[in-house]
Amino acid sequence: MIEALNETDRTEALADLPEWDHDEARDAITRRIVFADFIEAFGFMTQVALIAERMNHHPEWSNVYNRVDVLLTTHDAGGLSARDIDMAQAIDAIVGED
Ligand SMILES: C[C@H](O)[C@H](O)[C@H]1CNC2=NC(N)=NC(=O)C2=N1
Repeated sequence: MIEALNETDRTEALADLPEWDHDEARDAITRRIVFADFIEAFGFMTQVALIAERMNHHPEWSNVYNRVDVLLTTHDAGGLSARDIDMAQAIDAIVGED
């Protein structure tokens, strides 16, 4: 069973993820990513989907045209876990590649 991060570890992890906001109500992190167009946005989602399947860890997200809103939390842990931090770093790496 995966555990939620304690406050010290969460604070440390969030400091390394400046593009992400902490949603305290859900103990989740969120990021809005705006792409040039729908194809870029959907291409990003396709890459993340493959990683999510590999990690068995799935984002909550929505897409409107060129915008993707991502929320990461670990349902099994009831809050943020190391898996969310790994996923956020993977997402940042994909976005940073363009
Ligand atoms: C049964 C399966 O392993 C679990 O439901 C996985 C799938 N993907 C998941 N994704 C997320 N974000 N949180 C989870 O707790 C989670 N659990």
